[in-house]
Amino acid sequence: MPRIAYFGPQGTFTEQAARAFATNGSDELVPVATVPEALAAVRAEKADAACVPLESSVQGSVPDTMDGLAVDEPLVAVGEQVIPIRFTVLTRPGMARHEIRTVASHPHALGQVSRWLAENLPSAAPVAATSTAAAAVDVTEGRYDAAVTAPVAAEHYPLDVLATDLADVRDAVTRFLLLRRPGPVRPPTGADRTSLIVEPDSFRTGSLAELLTELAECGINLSRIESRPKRGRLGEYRFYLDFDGHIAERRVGDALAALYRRCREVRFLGSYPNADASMAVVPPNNTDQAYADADAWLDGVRSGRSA
Ligand SMILES: O=C(O)C(=O)Cc1ccccc1
Repeated sequence: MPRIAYFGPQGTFTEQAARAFATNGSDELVPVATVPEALAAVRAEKADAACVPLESSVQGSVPDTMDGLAVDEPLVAVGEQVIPIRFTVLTRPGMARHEIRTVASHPHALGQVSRWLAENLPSAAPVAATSTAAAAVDVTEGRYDAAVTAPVAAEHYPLDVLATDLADVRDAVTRFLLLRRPGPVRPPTGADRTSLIVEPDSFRTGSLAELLTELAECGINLSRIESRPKRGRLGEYRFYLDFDGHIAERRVGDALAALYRRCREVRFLGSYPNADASMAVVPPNNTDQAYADADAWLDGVRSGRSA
């Protein structure tokens, strides 16, 4: 039975994403306490896959996921889910609004309802918890008075519902990845995304521009670029790239090979169907056919059949 470790405990938004990934009725969803534990479970072959949050449209990247993907044994994404995010506030049973002194949640959740908290629970101190559902556990066990959670947490924990459907930013979404140990890459769907981490071989003038130019010349549309410090020294960064396309395509293969020649390290994070099923737009001179025609012409010139 395939096991999917997810950033839990029960009732997180990540569980919702893991359920969306678990199309196979026999998948077993296993909650773990932190993102690093979810990744470690897959690396240690205690789980077949890990479901973790990657980025929020409001709060940006999830640092634990970004850093956990860059080090240790490589993992590759085989799918993504983009989930709309609305929050519920749960309190200890019977607690009146004016008695609430502490409100716990994942920092991304607290950041996404800060206006609501300031207006509705002005005397409650926000407290960071490992996840939204970990905050619900904290409230259930009496450590804090209220928790900002996913709607589904109300079904798992014996708490009162103070408010539902909250979001300072309407239409907020979070993107989740399903990660596995590397294996043969699944064939392209035409609506694929490829993710990479690259470390330029030097940080001289123009080195990032050169990498981006390689992508542009291969007709590749970048959908995200982000840098994270390497932690050891200021001034040294890894770049996280997402772009439209699949490693099986010639233009993508050529771009990856060009980055490999220019970088200290290229870590392939997967080619997988994008969540909105939007088909890649491939410039006419970067189709597989265009490359095949050029190869045939070059062979002809080299062999003296044509000039
Ligand atoms: O804590 C959770 O429920 C998570 O899955 C992480 C998260 C937190 C806030 C918004 C989206 C995801």
